[in-house]
Formats: sequence, C-alpha cells, structure tokens
Amino acid sequence: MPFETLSQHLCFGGRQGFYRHQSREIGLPMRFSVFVPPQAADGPVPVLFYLAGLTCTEETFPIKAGAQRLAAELGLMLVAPDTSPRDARIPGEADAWDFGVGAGFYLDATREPWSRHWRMESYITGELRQLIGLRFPADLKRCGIFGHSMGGHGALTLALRHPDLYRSVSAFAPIAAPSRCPWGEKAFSGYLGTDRAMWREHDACALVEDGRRCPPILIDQGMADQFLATQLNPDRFEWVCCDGQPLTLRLHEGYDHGYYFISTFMADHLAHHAQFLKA
Ligand SMILES: N[C@@H](CCC(=O)N[C@@H](CSC=O)C(=O)NCC(=O)O)C(=O)O
Repeated sequence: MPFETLSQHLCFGGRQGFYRHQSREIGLPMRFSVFVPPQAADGPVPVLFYLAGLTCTEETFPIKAGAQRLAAELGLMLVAPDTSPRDARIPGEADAWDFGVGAGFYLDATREPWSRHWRMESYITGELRQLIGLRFPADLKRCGIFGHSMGGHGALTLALRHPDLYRSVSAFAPIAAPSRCPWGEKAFSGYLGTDRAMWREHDACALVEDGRRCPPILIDQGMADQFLATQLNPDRFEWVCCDGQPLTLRLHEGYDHGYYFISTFMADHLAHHAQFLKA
C-alpha cells in the first residue's frame, strides 16, 4: 500500500505527518494526517481515529485541536482522514459547504453520481485502517474513534456499525440524529435517496433504537453552540441511550461549536480513550 509523504514535523517528541495516497476505495488521491507518539519507538501503539466536521480537511485536527502533547504522554497514535473525496469532477460537487466536497458524512453513497467515489465508510473502516496497520507502528487490536459535528456523527455511527473494530468512542457536538435535521436530510437524500429505512443505518439515534451497541460513549456539547437548536439533537440521543447504551453527556454553558471548545475538552477525550485502549 504505497503512500507519499507531504511533510513531517517533530512534535512533543513524536512526529506529526501529512500524507497522500491513491485510494482504491475512493478511486482518487486521498490525504490523511498521522501523529506518531514517541512510545512507538518501542513497539506498536494504540490508534485513535479522528473524524472532522463539514468544510474541514486532514489538517484541521492536527492544527487546531491541541491533541498532540497529551497523545505523546499517553502513547496514542492520532489519525485524521480528509472529510470527503476531492476533484471527482462531479458537476457542482463543491457548490455547497454542507454537501459534496468536505461533506462525506462517513457513509458509502448508494446514489449516482456520488456512489462511485463517496465511499468514506469503507475507506475509513477498511483501506485507511489497513494502510495504518501496515505502514505505521500501530496496534490495530487497540483502536478508538472520535470526531466533531459531522465527524461526531461518523464516530458514533461507525462505532455502532463496527463494534468489532473500535474499543472506545467519543464525540464533540455530534449530529446525533441526522435523519431529523437539515444537514442530515440533505446529505442522506443526496447520497442514499429517499428511502428512510436506508437512513436508519447511518443515524446514531436510530442505530441505538434498533439495538446496536458500542463501548461507553463520552459526548461534550457546548450550550452556546450555534447549531445546537437546529442540527445536533443530543437530548434525543441521551433519551435513546437510556435503553442500555452507556453514555456520558456533558453540557457546557457558554461554549460554541468551534475548535476553542474542542481543544478545551480534548484532554478528557484522550483520557477516556486511553482507559479502554491501554487496559
Ligand atoms: N462554513 C460554515 C461553517 C462550517 C463549520 O462550522 N464547520 C465546522 C463543522 S460543522 C459540522 O460538521 C468546523 O469544524 N469548521 C472548522 C473550523 O475550523 O471551525 C458557515 O459558513 O456557517
């Protein structure tokens, strides 16, 4: 599985790198970033996949989230993929910021013209994971997943759909019920079509309602989040989780949707994952 190194930087005794490869799953070049902690010099380390939100890239998390210092202390590898295919030459693919480019929603599209390239679920759970296991000092038996907003939706749904792959899960301000909000309705109708039964397979609330379970979830949510009232639905997720899905939902007065909020609570999320990945 070849890949190209775009840049590498020494960071808290570890290495922050940016890479590109020709993805067979996506059918296009894809970029991703990896932080390798210093402990990797002594053998494979646990891996934490971070899924970013709408409009983000593989650079957003390493630049803005402030996760490397503690990941270096805890011995966690951090992997951040891009948020969608790019340059697929689909007419209008980059016309909207909440659909198409930068808005892959971490599922495999079933509807033309998106189904050819928009295969983010298979990419993250399959090809990228394999590449990380083969080409980086990663222990794939100890993987966790977390993310923000659209990426929080991705973390929850991938953990619920692939409980064999992820030992730990958390989210910042996730889109927790995408079938019931404008972002999700737009994405799911475009990528999956109008059959709402298909939508349930990619909706965290519906997955829990339908009996899927994953490791105990940590969610942080800012109460001054500009998208809270219209897009996120944490209260509905808390309600469905009462039926046997362990969840800690923390609400924080005054915090908004952005990376100042994420960086404030990043240490708690890394500690949450470490307790499962290093057990
Ligand atoms: N361009 C939009 C705002 C887009 C935005 O806020 N993106 C969020 C994720 S939203 C859900 O997935 C984000 O993480 N942005 C990157 C950042 O650096 O903050 C608008 O005009 O409102």
